[in-house]
Amino acid sequence: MSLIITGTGPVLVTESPSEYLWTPQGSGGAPVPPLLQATSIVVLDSVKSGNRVPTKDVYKQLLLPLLDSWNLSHRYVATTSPETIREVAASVSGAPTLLVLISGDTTITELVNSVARNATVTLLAVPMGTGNAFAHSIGLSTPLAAVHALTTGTTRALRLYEAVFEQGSQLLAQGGAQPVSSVRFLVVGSWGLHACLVADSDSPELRKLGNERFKVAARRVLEQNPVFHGSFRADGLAVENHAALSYFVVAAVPRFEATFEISPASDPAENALHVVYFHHQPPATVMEIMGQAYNAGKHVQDPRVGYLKARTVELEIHEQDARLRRICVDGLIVQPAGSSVLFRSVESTNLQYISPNKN
Ligand SMILES: Nc1ncnc2c1ncn2[C@@H]1O[C@H](COP(=O)(O)OP(=O)(O)OP(=O)(O)O)[C@@H](O)[C@H]1O
Repeated sequence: MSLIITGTGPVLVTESPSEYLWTPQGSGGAPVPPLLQATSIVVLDSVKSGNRVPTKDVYKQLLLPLLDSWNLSHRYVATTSPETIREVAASVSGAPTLLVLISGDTTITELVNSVARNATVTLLAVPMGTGNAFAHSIGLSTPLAAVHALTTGTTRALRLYEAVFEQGSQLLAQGGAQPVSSVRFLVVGSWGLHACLVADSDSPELRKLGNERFKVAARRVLEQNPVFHGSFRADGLAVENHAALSYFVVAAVPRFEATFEISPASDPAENALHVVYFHHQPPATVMEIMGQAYNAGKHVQDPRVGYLKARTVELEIHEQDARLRRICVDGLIVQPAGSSVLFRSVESTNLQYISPNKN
C-alpha cells in the first residue's frame, strides 16, 4: 500500500493478486514533481518479461493515472520483439528523456547496449522480470515502489561495465548467433556454473517456471558438476593461476534476486566490480555455499569463497568444450573465441537511474 501525491490529490494505491486499486483521498493536487519534468517521457513495456498476471497492468493501473493527473504527454511502447527495445533506444537520442522500463534485467541491458553514447536518459526500472537484480539492488523491489519513486525519488549516475571479447566471439540468441566484441552490463558477468545455469535456464520449457527455472537448471548442471579450468587477474595482479573452479562471478550489484545477496559489499552508486568465486567442490558443498548467499550474503565469509573488489578483471579460460566456455553477461550468453575475456568499468555515461530517496 502506498500514499502517492498526484496532480489531482493524494491517492491510496493498494495491490491485490489480480490488480492495482487507485483510491483518491481528497483534492489538493501537487505540482509536477522534478523527475516528471523531463522533456520527453517514454514508457517501454517489455511484455515477455517475468510471469505476468493479465489483469494486473502496471501501465494502465499505475503509470497512466499518475501521468494523467498532471496531463503529462508520453509515449507508450509495448514490445513486439527484442527489436522494439533497439528501436526505442534509437529514438531517445535527442532530448533528455525519462525512460520507464516495465521489464526485467535483460531488457535494461539490451537498452543500455543500444542507446546512443551521448543520449541523456534517466531510467526507471519497474521490476517485472524474473530476477530483477538491478531493481532489488537499488531498493525498488516492487512495481508500486518504482512508480511511487517517480514522485519521491532521486537520480543517480548509472554505473556501467563492459565485457570485452576476442575477435570471432558470438552472442548466442534464440534466433541464432551474431558476432560480438563487447557487451555493456550493469548486474553481472560470469563464467562457470553460473553462466551454464543461466544459459540452460533460457529454454521455453524452463522459462515457464519463472524464478524456479534457475534452481531447476542449477540442479541439472550440478548432476554433471563440471570443472572449469582457468586463471584470472584483478587490477593487473594474478589471483588464480591454472585453477580448477566451480564458480566465477563478477558482480556489479549486491543482489541477483530479492533474497539472493551474492555480493553484499557491492554498492550500485560505486564504480567497482566484485569477484565472487570458489574452487571446484562436490555438488553438496556448492549447494551449501550458495545457500549461504540467501542468508544475507554470508557465503562471502566462508573461507572456501574468494571475494575481492576490482575495476578490471582479466579471465583466461583453459577449456575446449564450448559448453564450458560460455560467458553470461546480464543474462545474455556469449561463446567467446580465444581464451581471454576482460571485465572492466566504463568511465562515464550520460545515463542515470531513479533510486528511492533515502537521504
Ligand atoms: N514481444 C516480445 N517478443 C519476444 N521477445 C521479447 C518481446 N519483448 C521482449 N522480449 C525479450 O524478452 C526478454 C525479456 O527479458 P526481461 O529481462 O525483460 O525479463 P526476464 O528475463 O523475465 O527478467 P530477468 O532478466 O530479471 O530474469 C528480453 O530479451 C527481450 O528482448
